[in-house]
Amino acid sequence: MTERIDHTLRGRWTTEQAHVPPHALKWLRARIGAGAGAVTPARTPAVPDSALGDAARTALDAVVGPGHVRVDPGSRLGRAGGLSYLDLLRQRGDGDLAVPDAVVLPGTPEQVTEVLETCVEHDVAVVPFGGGTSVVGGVTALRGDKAAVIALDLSRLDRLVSVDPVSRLAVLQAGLTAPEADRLLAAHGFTLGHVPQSYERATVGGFAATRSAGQASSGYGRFEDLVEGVRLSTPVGEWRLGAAPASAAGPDLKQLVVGSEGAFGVITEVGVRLRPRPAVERYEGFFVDGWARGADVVRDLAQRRVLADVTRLSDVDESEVSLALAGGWKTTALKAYLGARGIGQPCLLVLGWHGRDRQEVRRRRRETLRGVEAVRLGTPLGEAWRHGRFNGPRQRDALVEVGVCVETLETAAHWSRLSELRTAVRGALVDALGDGCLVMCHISHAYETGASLYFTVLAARDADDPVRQWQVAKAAAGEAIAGLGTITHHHAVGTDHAPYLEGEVGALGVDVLASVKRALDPTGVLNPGKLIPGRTLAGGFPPAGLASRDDR
Ligand SMILES: Cc1cc2nc3c(=O)[nH]c(=O)nc-3n(C[C@H](O)[C@H](O)[C@H](O)COP(=O)(O)OP(=O)(O)OC[C@H]3O[C@@H](n4cnc5c(N)ncnc54)[C@H](O)[C@@H]3O)c2cc1C
Repeated sequence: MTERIDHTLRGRWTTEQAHVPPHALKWLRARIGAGAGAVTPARTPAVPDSALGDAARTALDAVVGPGHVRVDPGSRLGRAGGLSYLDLLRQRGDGDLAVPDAVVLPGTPEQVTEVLETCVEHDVAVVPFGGGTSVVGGVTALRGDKAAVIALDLSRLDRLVSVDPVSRLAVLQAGLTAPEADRLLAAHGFTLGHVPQSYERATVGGFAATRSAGQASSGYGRFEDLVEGVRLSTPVGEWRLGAAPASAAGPDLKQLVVGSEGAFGVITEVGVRLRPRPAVERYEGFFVDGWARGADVVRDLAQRRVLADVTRLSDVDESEVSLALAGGWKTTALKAYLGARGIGQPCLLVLGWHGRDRQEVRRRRRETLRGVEAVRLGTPLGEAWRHGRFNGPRQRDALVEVGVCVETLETAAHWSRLSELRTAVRGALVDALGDGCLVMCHISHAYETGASLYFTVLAARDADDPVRQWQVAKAAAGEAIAGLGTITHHHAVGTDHAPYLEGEVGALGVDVLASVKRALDPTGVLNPGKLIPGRTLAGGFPPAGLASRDDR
């Protein structure tokens, strides 16, 4: 049975700017030699018959009600994996696509707990599915050693449960997307301030489950900084955490749930810290001379504690591409101008401040810019960045269609090793993909002790084995990162980073995670193959099959 994937089943990027403009394609063709047009047309992936048994289906139906257990091929394909480049290839027919046996849509937290109990009883694996924007295999429908696997679609958990304006807190249900959450909070004068590039589609539960970081995280904090409490459904019952703003009652167990990627339980509600909606936002563009100088500027801002809410430094390649793709900017004239101002290696620095009024923004801007040596291009460049900041995901699908290998990866390190890390990852990617590829990098999350590095890779797609082409490049980057930085600053572990986790947290760290999983999910129904690397530990965990990424 085959059916074309209908992305509307799980939301889509808005269609605005979804195409790659002809001037950008021409530029890309000249730069990396891809996008010439002749590429293998997408093939519709096969949808196997559902392995969900009648008894399990009837029991799930009884929990969530009629129409909320779906086994039609379109619904199942619509939740078959996330949005990594490899996911996009699989959805086009390259490589094996793991399709869930059913999609189950609970309407309340209580139903989520009942669904988990039912799945334990009927030997069914459960993949929590928020916006499905995982780029690390987090929602790949692996069944482990179970008889079947369902995608647990949380989109019906879409309520603002409560607002406490005095404490600046709200409780949001996990299936709310970021725009929906912001719209509901705006009615009370608040915002989350969480703006990842996947803003349009990703959900509150997904943010908490992956320790997400947004573009304004320098000002508002990473998502784990915004989490005041969580409500978690597990196969052994419900767990609520977060009774007070701070506590010395042992280790912070809430942080065990934040980042647990659906492997410990299903987050049904999140208590979030709120900020008043800013009345004024100001974005400006600057150029600094060279990456090393730019990184020094950002470090100084972080260590003086005067970072703008959005602080983003692009390397020379990314700056060039941003300008080339933005059109309107006369890049040759701009380069000449910057050269005359002593900027031979232009690196774009975008700074954005939010505040309750102009005076506040003006004061913060002054504090940030004190002593910063940069050429100021003003608000048009900053606003151009803001206007186009969600275009990447929309255009990525279009680039894949014209034969481009396009993917991102991210890491973070302490300031003293950041440049070494950037050089190592860049070198590994170029070695793996060939000189023609384009590797761009930016810092978008800065801390007093270090920063994240976010790489975007564009290369001509290997027509024979595009899946292996990227796997080889990703493995090379992973090796370059080992010992210098983290395997992931905000994309999480999923299946793709699981093999690297032990290298980062140690064998003992993996044992601790496995013990927590054993306590909360003794039969291993929750998100097989994610977060915890597959290896058999004393005590029999993980169950056979969890270890195998191909065991579907
Ligand atoms: C184009 C693009 C840009 C991106 N930009 C950013 C960015 O700027 N910053 C960033 O942090 N990330 C980014 N991401 C990655 C992704 O959007 C984040 O990981 C996001 O937090 C995932 O949210 P989601 O609702 O889509 O979760 P999903 O993709 O549905 O799930 C992610 C993981 O969390 C689990 N999960 C989901 N919901 C729950 C729940 N309620 N309870 C328990 N487990 C759950 C899933 O099983 C899975 O393991 C980007 C992704 C794309 C495709």
